[in-house]
Amino acid sequence: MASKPHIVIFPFMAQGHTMPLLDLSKALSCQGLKVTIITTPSNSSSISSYISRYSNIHLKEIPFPQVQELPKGCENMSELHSLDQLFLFCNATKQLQEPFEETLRDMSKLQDPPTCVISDSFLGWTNASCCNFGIPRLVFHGMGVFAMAVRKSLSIHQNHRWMKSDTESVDVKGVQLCFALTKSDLPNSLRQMDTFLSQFYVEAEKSDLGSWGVIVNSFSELEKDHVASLESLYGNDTRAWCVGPLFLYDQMERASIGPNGPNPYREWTNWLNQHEREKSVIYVSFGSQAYLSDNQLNELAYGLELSGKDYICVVKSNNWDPPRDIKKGRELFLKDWVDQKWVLTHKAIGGFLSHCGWNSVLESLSMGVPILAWPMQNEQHLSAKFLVEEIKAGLQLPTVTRDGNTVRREVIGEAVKELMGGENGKRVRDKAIKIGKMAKRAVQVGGSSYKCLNELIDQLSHVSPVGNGNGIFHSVLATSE
Ligand SMILES: O=c1ccn([C@@H]2O[C@H](COP(=O)(O)OP(=O)(O)O[C@H]3O[C@H](CO)[C@@H](O)[C@H](O)[C@H]3O)[C@@H](O)[C@H]2O)c(=O)[nH]1
Repeated sequence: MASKPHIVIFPFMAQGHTMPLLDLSKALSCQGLKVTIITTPSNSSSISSYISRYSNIHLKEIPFPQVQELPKGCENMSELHSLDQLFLFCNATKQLQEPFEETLRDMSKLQDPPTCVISDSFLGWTNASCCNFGIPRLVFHGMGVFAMAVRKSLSIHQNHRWMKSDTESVDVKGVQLCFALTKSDLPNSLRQMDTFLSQFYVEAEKSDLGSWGVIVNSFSELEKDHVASLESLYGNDTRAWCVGPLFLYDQMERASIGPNGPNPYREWTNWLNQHEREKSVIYVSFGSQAYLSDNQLNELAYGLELSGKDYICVVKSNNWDPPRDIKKGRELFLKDWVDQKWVLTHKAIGGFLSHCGWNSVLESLSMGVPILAWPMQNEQHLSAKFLVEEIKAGLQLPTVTRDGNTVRREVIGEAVKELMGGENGKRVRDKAIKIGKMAKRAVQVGGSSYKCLNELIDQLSHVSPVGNGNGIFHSVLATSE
């Protein structure tokens, strides 16, 4: 008889990777499933407060290895001194394999042993652990289907490898493109294959291919043409489960808690509340990892001023302050963590100047807010192209290059004006509003992502973990017919 699955979730320790998996945990728990999240001690308190209302979500801590070259006590990417330490950090996470397997062994003795593991693509070694234990692993990538399909195709076929020019079009086998992609649109990890970090990604990609399925934080209406491409690149009938936008499950919960829940209102809410005109403010933020030089921040501040629009700008640089001659009254600069999802729901917000991290793209579109794309690193150039050229829900900030040249204030000013008040801005806003409606429908009962999540649960309900006496168990995957 089918039983309720017990899902183990193992997020990578970085904001943009962890949050969607916590939202997925909540969504699974709302369907009556038991979820165990594995994390390290210093990440556990913020996770535990995020899931505190859910009695069937449990936390298991495993110790993070001490690595001398990393900042003392560092267990999260946000604690790195610079992205140059990223490889050391990623590499350190491989040492979590032993405690992870010990935890699986302990859990195998439970009455309800784990049915499957959902782990981040950066934790590629979890696939080998899952194979040893006979549990299916589902891999989670923080990015969208299109970016994932391009990455996957190029890492399999290597078509870009011998291209000399950055401006030449790349042939991306197995992925339908309605615009030209050049080598300069590709993530550095694909462009420079000989770094330690690229090698780390290559290893993770290999394990990725052996996964039983892929969890995708997107919804089929948004990326439908690319879902089949991604699945065929994985091969072996691997399914891409589009269950997003995952944050909307949490947003619905927050809305249902209402005024008696934790109060999200802060300084910025009061500031936004003073703006009675709808869609009159642009929100500016570059996620949790991007770094802008002081010179670029100055250009940004002057550019926003030149635009003549009101703006709320989140700056992750403790040493930078806005230039003194910026006129007061139209701006709000913030250095603290801002609850971005709430900012984007405010009726005064009419645009988002964003680095196009996938979470930001999804959050903005789901709220019907068009994006001015300023991609910086990772797969962000791919997502920006998809956003601007394919789904046409954003505009590209001109003169942005992969090497991070300084974008001048006049360029920023003009582009912000166009997004907020120009003809092109209106066109992409209308599209964003349409997509926002589709996104919300997707996660509601009967919507595409909701159905997909339930099909996944149904399939997992037919996994039968069987202990073999050594604390090791074998799962039998059967189809649900
Ligand atoms: O002040 C802030 C800043 C960020 N956020 C949230 O933090 C997340 C940021 O995620 P994202 O927009 O994806 O940016 P990054 O943090 O840069 O994300 C990394 O992870 C993403 C998912 O894998 C990739 O798409 C990006 O390229 C990679 O840089 C979002 O949920 C934001 O709402 C806040 O709430 N407040």
